[in-house]
Amino acid sequence: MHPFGEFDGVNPAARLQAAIDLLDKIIAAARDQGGSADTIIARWFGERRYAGSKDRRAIRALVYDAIRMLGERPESGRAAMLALVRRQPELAALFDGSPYGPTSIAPDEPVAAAGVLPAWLAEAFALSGLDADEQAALLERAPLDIRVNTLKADPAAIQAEIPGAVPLPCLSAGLRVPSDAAVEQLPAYKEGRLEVQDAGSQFVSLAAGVERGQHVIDLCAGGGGKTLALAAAMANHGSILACDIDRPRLSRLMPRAERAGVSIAETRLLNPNQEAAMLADQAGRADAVLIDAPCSGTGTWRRNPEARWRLTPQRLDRYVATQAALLDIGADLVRPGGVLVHVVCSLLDAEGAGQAQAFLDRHPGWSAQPLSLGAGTPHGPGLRFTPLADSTDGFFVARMRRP
Ligand SMILES: C[S@@+](CC[C@H](N)C(=O)[O-])C[C@H]1O[C@@H](n2cnc3c(N)ncnc32)[C@H](O)[C@@H]1O
Repeated sequence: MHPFGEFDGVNPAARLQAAIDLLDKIIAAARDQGGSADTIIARWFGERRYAGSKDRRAIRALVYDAIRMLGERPESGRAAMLALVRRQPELAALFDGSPYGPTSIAPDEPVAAAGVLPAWLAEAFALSGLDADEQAALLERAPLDIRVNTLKADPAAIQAEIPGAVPLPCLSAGLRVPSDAAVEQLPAYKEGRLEVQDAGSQFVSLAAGVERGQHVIDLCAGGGGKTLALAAAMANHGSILACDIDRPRLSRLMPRAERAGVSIAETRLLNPNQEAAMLADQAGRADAVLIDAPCSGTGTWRRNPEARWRLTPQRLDRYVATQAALLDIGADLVRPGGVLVHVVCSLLDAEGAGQAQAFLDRHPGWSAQPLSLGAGTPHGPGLRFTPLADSTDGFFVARMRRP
């Protein structure tokens, strides 16, 4: 007998215990720099094919409700779930010791403390000008946004294909679609007429201000989400050199480019600490260099709320140092009069406005260009997007011009 199959929709105590077990795994992974909550949940269900769709949805909701309400990494899945019980008291009755269910609650059991942020980040958030409302908005559920690939499709036509899709303000190719739209199953997705891309990512790609015919370097291209947006902005004319140090990620780029009808991108896998040498042929050549830098991801907690349990002061310091090094490497690739675009999906000034300002201080003659995208708030030498103010993931972008 297994705990879920015949209980689909019926055994809430077994679901609760399953959520506790999953939380234990997610907590351990956050501590040991293991996989994301999404990956752990997907793998767990992959091994339990008997779990029905209602079970999956209910267990997932319990896990994420608990993660969202806990700023600090909890001691255990059970302590996390007991915190959720305080907010959803009806769950208490399910701690009944039934087969597959959690044992009953002892009076002195540890209960994780509710909160938004880990305590060590509170000051950095305050110094970055993020009040309690901004912080709370970082943990709301993210909407589902798409970018219509204007190389292949007309936004109005795609809107007509997806019931409930609405245009995103100030993004001519952006649509917000119902969160259950299953866009990846649509022919339009399979045929490369749309990409799943948060509005914030779309805005920062536009902030690069690239034009047809230019030579662009996307230094941290990953799987190419922004490379494809840049190619669309360039109407597939010019050239984009997409680089990364992560082979599996970068290897996803060319198949995506092909699907999207992008023919101007080529990839270059870099070795860590040899980036400048491996890009020596590009020195002073690029009209624009985009650095979508590795960062703490504080702006994407809506999607990975457990990421705040993973971050440590040491990791944050490492991100800041890597970003500074990448900016300096990128600067050497920009032609005189060209631009260097610094992007992070973080709201911490150490990674965003402070990092861009430090670059400007190190590179006399370079200047921040004003950005006017109809969204975002000017912040230091760039623009900041937040879930609260802009209904996007949190981003910082600065566009800096070489003299
Ligand atoms: C924020 S992600 C990029 C996301 C991507 N631009 C997109 O839109 O899908 C940051 C990327 O930087 C890469 N990275 C980290 N260190 C790097 C380095 N030294 N040189 C180049 N890329 C690096 C990571 O592998 C990761 O793919």
